[in-house]
Amino acid sequence: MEDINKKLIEKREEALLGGGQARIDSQHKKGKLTARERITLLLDENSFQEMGMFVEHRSQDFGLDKQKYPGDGVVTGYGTIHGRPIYVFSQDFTVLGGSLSETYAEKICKIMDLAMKSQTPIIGLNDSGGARIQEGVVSLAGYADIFYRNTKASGVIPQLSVIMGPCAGGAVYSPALTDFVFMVEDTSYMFVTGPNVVKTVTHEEVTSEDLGGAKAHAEKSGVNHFTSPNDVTVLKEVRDLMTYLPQNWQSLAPHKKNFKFDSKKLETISSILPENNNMPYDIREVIDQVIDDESFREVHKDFATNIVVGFARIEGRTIGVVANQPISLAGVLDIDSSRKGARFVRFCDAFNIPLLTFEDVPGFLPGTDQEWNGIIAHGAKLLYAFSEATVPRVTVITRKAYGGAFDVMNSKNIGADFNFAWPTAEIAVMGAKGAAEIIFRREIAAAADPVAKLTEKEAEYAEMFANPYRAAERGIIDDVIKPSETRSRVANAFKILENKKEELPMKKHGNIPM
Ligand SMILES: CCC(=O)SCCNC(=O)CCNC(=O)[C@H](O)C(C)(C)COP(=O)(O)OP(=O)(O)OC[C@H]1O[C@@H](n2cnc3c(N)ncnc32)[C@H](O)[C@@H]1OP(=O)(O)O
Repeated sequence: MEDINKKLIEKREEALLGGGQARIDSQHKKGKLTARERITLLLDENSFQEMGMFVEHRSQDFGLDKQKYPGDGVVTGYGTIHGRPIYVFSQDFTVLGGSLSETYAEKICKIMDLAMKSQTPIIGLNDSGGARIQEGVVSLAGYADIFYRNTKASGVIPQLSVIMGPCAGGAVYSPALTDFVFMVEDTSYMFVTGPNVVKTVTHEEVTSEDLGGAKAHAEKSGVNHFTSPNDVTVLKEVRDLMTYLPQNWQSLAPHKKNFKFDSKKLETISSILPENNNMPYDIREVIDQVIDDESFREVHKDFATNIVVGFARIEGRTIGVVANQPISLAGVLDIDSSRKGARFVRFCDAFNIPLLTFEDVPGFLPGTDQEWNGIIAHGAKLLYAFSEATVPRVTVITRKAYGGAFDVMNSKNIGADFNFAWPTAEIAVMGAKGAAEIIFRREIAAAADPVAKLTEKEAEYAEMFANPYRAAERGIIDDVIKPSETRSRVANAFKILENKKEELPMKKHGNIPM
């Protein structure tokens, strides 16, 4: 028995070394942790249960028969985060550059299948040179097996991807199919084709970092939802985000009973809006004054900054916040902000997270760039996402709610449950000046002093519509509330909506504008 146990211990020790000490040292030199070190930080202490530690690849080609490593470049298993079960895979760059073989894909698929059967979230830690080149098409088929499962799992269990090294070629599509992508500054990158191919095809010279680093994907493409400075921080942030999410589509996010709210905030909330309604303010200040203290976790912080989305808590319960941001492009809706908002709304609705919308929107961004790149279809995405959402939905209009953008931003007529407006709200087809220029065009042109006439007509229109009462008279909003009443009204609304049940019409699936 002793010998048998000794053999097991030796085999385990060999597996724990991955691609060997030299490659582990090289990984550390790059500022990166190993696959197993990452799992240790991600999960609760001693909770990891590994599966497939002795799996080896079956390939004989290009000398691979002489390069076998137990585990074959990916560590898979399950454990807990804050006591809640989670499946995890962690790609091991020390083994053949973390490249994906047939058996490696089988290991990932095995835990994806278990995660689905047990309705438990899955987190992938990515650090890989992509398809194992020596294995050819079986590796590509392995990727397809994973993508297929990612798609099937979408909306059933939360799927998170953490990019902690290279992620290139077709490999990018697994993270892209998951709900949230985290990236580490300087050490991670994602691209469909690398700088060399880019140079050959388009003659552009670009570094890996500029092409597909954390910053590029956080600011330009929107592929990256969260950026962290290093491996340790990113894993802490993943653990934190998990506290806002449910285990699956049929459960609720954990209730944090010991929440805090500093009631002094109720006194300062009214002073956030500037006196001049054309001046900007930071909507995040409003959000912070309504939600539980320090509970806001902004998603996509550096992408499409004219809309703010993120998770928060009200009285300890997770909510999703969607808010126009007046300090960026005056909070206008454009292609990227519509895409960003729509994707977030879809996530929240899929996972039973109530939605709170703060609205201050002057309309859609005009211009050929927007029209030719499809603002119509992209704006429709946000409209569709809100319209189809059956979770509790509350809107607070703080200031402007103009035109089609008013409809899109979780209006009552597209199914919001409670819509409140601050007394500063202006709910109208457009701003007073633009409106006066159109409807009083002839009168203004015929006036002795057209400028004075425009000012007069602008004031007339503003008096009639630059307030929330017209909408309140028609029931298009449910109440006009003081800013200091916002938290209690919103909290009460979510409480009364706790058992909300709304069924969508029977269908195979809708056809969301893509
Ligand atoms: C689904 C379709 C796809 O995935 S298509 C994409 C296929 N993959 C690629 O084209 C990337 C190929 N790899 C690379 O360009 C580099 O290895 C990258 C990822 C940039 C990392 O560079 P660097 O940090 O310098 O490491 P390295 O090149 O020394 O690699 C470490 C060891 O790993 C190996 N490796 C790497 N990638 C693969 C791969 N795809 N298939 C098989 N082996 C791979 C390298 O050969 C190297 O091995 P060794 O340490 O020299 O024995």
